[in-house]
Amino acid sequence: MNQTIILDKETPLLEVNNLKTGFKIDKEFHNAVNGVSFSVKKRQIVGVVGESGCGKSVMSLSIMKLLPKGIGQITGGEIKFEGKNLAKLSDKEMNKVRGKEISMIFQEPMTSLNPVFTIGFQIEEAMFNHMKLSKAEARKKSIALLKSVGISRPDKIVEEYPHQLSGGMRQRVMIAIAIACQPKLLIADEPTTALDVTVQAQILELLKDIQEKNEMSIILITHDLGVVAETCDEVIVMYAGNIVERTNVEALFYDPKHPYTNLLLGSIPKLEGETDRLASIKGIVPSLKNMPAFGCRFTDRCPKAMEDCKHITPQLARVSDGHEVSCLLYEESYPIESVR
Ligand SMILES: Nc1ncnc2c1ncn2[C@@H]1O[C@H](COP(=O)(O)OP(=O)(O)OP(=O)(O)O)[C@@H](O)[C@H]1O
Repeated sequence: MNQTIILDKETPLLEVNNLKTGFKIDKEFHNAVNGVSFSVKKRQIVGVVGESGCGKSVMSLSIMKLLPKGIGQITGGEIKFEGKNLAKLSDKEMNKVRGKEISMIFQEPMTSLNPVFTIGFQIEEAMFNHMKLSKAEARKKSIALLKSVGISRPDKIVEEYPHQLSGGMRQRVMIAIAIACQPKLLIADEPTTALDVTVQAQILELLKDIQEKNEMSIILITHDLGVVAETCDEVIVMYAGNIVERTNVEALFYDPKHPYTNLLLGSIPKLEGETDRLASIKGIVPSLKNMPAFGCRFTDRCPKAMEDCKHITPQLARVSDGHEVSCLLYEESYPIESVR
């Protein structure tokens, strides 16, 4: 039965509940996303930060249901988009959502664009998947789209191939493809990392413009806390497959709680002219096979770790309105004040 779900203002566009995604390694499943819950409201930009290997990309590939077949699998939880649980959709049903309702852009557009097809062909292909248009209408629309993402001489560029464009222009093309069908949610996985600083700023500005114009929501995955400060409304901090802190941007920078968040913020280079890209924190994110089965996964690297952290698994809990932390130091039932 076809059900129409009407969203009221408060209903999140996306609601992820206890999502678990695992990879089969030596015949066993290991969770790269380990019970993650968060929501994205309409028109909201939610940043996802954390070091390499924390599960940011696996989480977004799970939402898109683009996990490598036979290797990666959603093993639990819900991904409710406009009330519909994407985790339960068939490939065929998901094809109607992908590109139309939810789109994704990746770090390196050269690997996402097909080198043997023209830019116009690739934008129009995205449109033909979801819209009924004549070739002439699609061409007109792709020229307009290229113009809207700030590409000059769009009528010439539609005839060109990806290798003829600069990195910044290719990323603009990727954005044009992603927004061709006016999706409600865009997932941008490190969209500016491969670009130089000036172009990065232009692309972020463009994303913000489009987000406002199209009333779109964005999940922005980034290593760059400067990008978060400039762009996001809310932030999720991930560590080893878990959300360790979730808050608004102001609180992330002015009132961070989790020791991991504090270290990430402390690792922003202070020299003028440097970017805010994360520098290293002592130690490494455990690999999937070496994930501790109990306790906080950050214990080994945490400057505030206590004996109990090895044994008691912390839960994401509210510390103030809209601010949640997963750390024993902030669990009300845990009898400690002085080390916070
Ligand atoms: N295809 C795969 N097979 C097995 N393990 C994988 C696969 N893809 C990712 N992983 C593992 O899942 C974990 C999370 O990886 P993920 O790529 O989501 O991290 P990330 O936070 O996005 O890092 P980065 O910023 O480097 O992209 C890592 O331990 C990674 O090795």
